[in-house]
Amino acid sequence: MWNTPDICDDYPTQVTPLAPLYQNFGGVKAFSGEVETVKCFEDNSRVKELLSTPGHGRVLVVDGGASLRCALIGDLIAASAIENGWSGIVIRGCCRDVHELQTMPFGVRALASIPLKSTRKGAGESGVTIDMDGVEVRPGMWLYADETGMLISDESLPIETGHRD
Ligand SMILES: O=C([O-])CC(=O)C(=O)O
Repeated sequence: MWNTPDICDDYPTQVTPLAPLYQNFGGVKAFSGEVETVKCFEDNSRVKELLSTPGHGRVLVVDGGASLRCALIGDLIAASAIENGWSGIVIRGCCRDVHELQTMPFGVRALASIPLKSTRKGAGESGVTIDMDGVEVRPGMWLYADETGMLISDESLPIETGHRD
């Protein structure tokens, strides 16, 4: 069974850990996939839009500016992401509907949870290079998340992955 410490040991020059600032809110503890990105601030228009298009197993990495004032996803957007085949989401910001997210077959990492939802006025960009707490993340990179932490790699690594309970 794969795990992030073994990946670090086996591919030390290919992976970079994300800062250990994120909590697990989803129903799957380990997930991986090709990265898509969103940069936004207290407006989840791009997040909702992207997660309602085919995910093909990808992970959406969102630089929400570390805002702790509102949530960029809840159970409805997560349900749409699952329906569209996304593997998970990593949010430099907050989520909500934690009770529901915990039961869903979806990877969710966020800084924190908060009951208030964000606005949706069309702000934000997708498919851009983002800075996740000092680590540059670009669309097409690969993300591996498990109980220990998260890794970013330029390319898909030759390991057996997928959701892990
Ligand atoms: O709709 C939103 O902006 C966030 C939310 O609560 C959900 O996804 O269920």
